[in-house]
Amino acid sequence: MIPVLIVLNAGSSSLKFQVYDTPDSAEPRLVWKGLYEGLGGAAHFVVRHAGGADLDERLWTSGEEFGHEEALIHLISWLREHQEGRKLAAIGHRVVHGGQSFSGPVLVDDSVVQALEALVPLAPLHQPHNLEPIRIVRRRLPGMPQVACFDTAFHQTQSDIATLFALPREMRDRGVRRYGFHGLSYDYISSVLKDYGPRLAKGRVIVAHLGNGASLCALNNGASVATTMGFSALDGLPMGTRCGAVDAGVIFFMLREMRLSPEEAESVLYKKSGLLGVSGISNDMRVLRSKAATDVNARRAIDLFVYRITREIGSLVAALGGLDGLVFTAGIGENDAATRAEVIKGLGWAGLTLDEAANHNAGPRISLGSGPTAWVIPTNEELVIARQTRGVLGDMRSKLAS
Ligand SMILES: Nc1ncnc2c1ncn2[C@@H]1O[C@H](COP(=O)(O)OP(=O)(O)O)[C@@H](O)[C@H]1O
Ligand SMILES: CC(=O)OP(=O)(O)O
Ligand SMILES: [Mg+2]
Repeated sequence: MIPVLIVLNAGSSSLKFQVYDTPDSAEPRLVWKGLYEGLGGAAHFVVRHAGGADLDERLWTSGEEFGHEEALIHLISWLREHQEGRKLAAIGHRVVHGGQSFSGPVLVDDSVVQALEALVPLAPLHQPHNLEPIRIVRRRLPGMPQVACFDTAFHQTQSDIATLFALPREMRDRGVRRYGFHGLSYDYISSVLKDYGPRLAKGRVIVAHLGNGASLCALNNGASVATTMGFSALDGLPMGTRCGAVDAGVIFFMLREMRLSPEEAESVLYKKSGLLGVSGISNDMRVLRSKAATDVNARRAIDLFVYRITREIGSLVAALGGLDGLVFTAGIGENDAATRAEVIKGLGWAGLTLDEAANHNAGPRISLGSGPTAWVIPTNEELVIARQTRGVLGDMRSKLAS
């Protein structure tokens, strides 16, 4: 029997999964990947082979009760039907916030679940959904080893100063500090830089993770030295629906003058801002690009996004003391050539020159000349979760329950 592990990345209405063979100490090997979307409504399940070919699909009607729990039960039984010669040995989870306690991946037990629940207020858009499948598996498959892998952990290498807010000391003691996120993605990019050039792996590199959530990370010799997200996943760049950095005074104005409740203010900042809030149209870059030529608000949302990315890159170049490479990744970074071009055009002062043709073809190298290089590198957060899960558990064969 080949031991397999499932990697889960749970969102509010979706559950993304990947299934990996982990026969020995070699790199985990992707077998299937898929997702459930529309959970709680009309759910949809799709699964593909590692190479991308469709394998199976199913739709549920909105009348059927089909949420995260039903999705997980369905996935386990789907696996049993298709897993010939394989057996489920463990589950690895993406958990956005690891707080002060977790500096690396951890085997889940009662006390870990409790500690992770205490972090829900710091990542209200993500953490409750990340924890739900962990609880379901504990209830439905007791004894199944589960490993929590954190978006915050990769940033542990940052200096004390880089993580400090200029707030009273007792607040730091309560855990009010910059943590940083998207660490699973940055870990992956850091691990593959050597395949793109030795100067990158050892050098000063800024990674732009531009998806629905967006942040930048400054890497020196592959380790995180600074990042744009802070205490929560709200800080830094504008995102699909999140505001990014705003003056804290705005929040008092919302509470006092606009008389919003804390929950209403939170909902504005997390769910109604960013590309969606500025454009009034959509959080999706594809939609905004299709309207940008004719709709002034779509154009402004994109312009602000690009302007903030370019400015924050300048800040991270200062934190690094120079720049050897810039990497674009995640949904927008990997697919939107126009955003990459606009950002690079704003960075001529840093010595970057766009290679238009290469950018059109998604690189991987999209810069010309002998200055810093720019790249498109697809991220793979799930592979990092698979690596970390196996790293925590050791020999996977011993995890196969009889
Ligand atoms: N072909 C594309 N062109 C431009 N933007 C795209 C394209 N595909 C995806 N995107 C953008 O990427 C976003 C999703 O990014 P992704 O990294 O998958 O986010 P998440 O993992 O947070 O759901 C979409 O909301 C959209 O803005
Ligand atoms: C931390 C974070 O913002 O994650 P996502 O991009 O998946 O929303
Ligand atoms: Mg993402």
